[in-house]
Amino acid sequence: MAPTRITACSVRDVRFPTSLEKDGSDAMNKAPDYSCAYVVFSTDSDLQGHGITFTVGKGNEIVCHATEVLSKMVVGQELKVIYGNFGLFWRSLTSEDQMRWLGPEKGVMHLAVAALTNALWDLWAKIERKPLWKLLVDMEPEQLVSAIDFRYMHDVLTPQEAVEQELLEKGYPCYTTSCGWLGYEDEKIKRLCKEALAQGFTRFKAKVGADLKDDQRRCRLLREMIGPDNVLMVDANQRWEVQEAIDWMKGLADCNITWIEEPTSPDDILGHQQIAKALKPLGIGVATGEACQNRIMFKQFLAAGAMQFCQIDSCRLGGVSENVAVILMANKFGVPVCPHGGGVGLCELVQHLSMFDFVSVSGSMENRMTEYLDHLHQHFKYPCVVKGGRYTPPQAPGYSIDMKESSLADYEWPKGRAWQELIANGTYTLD
Ligand SMILES: C[C@H](O)[C@@H](O)CC(=O)C(=O)O
Ligand SMILES: [Mg+2]
Repeated sequence: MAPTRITACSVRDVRFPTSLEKDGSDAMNKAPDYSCAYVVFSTDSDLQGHGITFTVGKGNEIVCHATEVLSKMVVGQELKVIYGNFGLFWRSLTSEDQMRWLGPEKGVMHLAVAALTNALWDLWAKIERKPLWKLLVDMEPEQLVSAIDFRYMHDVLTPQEAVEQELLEKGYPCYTTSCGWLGYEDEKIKRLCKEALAQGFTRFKAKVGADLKDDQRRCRLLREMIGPDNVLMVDANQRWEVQEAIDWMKGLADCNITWIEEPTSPDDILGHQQIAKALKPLGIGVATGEACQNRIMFKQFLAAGAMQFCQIDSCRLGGVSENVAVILMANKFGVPVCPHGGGVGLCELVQHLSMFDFVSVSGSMENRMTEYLDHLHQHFKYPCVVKGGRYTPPQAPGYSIDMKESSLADYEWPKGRAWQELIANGTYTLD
């Protein structure tokens, strides 16, 4: 029987102790524990919708609570109401009278919107028995457009323009961040570079921003390992002031850097614009977006020439609908979309968005690549598959987000088996 209604929602606090190996470490997040609010919507059939939003460590508790509160607006709803005009339904979640004040459309509430609407998109794709990217690609243009809230975007993009897109199908290029976490020793960087090259990666990203001399040594090491022709990007995770970013990057320019990611505050549009202008003669672009709050902020970054690479995030924005909106807008501005994948489950999700972008929107892979990290994929039922430095189009119905029951049992905070062991041996405390 096809589902007709959402009957219940569960939200679980799932965390992984990634800080123990310094996986995910950068100049601002020195010891992150990759975590997510894990949502399961039950229906009046066997089908369920699974969704996540990504956070780091203790804050996950707050995100889970926000998600639970907001989920009450979804439970009991008929699917024909939700999917009949998904854009409108999305707007009802972001604009709820008593909670809108907490955002609007940013921060914890928006992370909660992402978890819930990612689960609804996953359910939709499962109902249609398609992987999410194929669901999006196969949609009638009018239906796709009705799934997006165009509010505050009409000055740069109207629904009519969004339908003029090209259709193609192919695997998608990616880059790896896994060789260049800030907390890794040189020997580990060398070993990981060799392994990544052997696997066919040609694009690499390193973390920078803590110490210039150290960055110069590490970037030169990376450049030496990957050779002169492969692509190297760096990521400062919001560490610098504007002028500091410009000066620092001049000090790394000999390493032939394609982009500097998040050089300064993710809210500083004019600062990014200034950095982009100063670094253009060095051939270095500015990439940002993983902490960009919503489509309205993206609009301004794009219009101001403040981002040369647009890094959408499947969980920071309000789920698939808002990501599709930003993909369409970036296309209008001729800025390549290179999604952020640094976090648990984000690679599984963003691959779908990149494939939709290629098939239905940009029709181009030039200057485009999706982030790939070699962490935590073993916890997913349908992990992303990367071969020869490219994502292979997923085939399982849904948004690739279902986690294995065993992983949920092990890593749900704090009762999961893995956490109980770490708490018992004193590695972690409950506070
Ligand atoms: C804390 C995360 O690992 C962050 O460093 C990820 C990131 O910035 C990226 O992948 O890009
Ligand atoms: Mg980053």
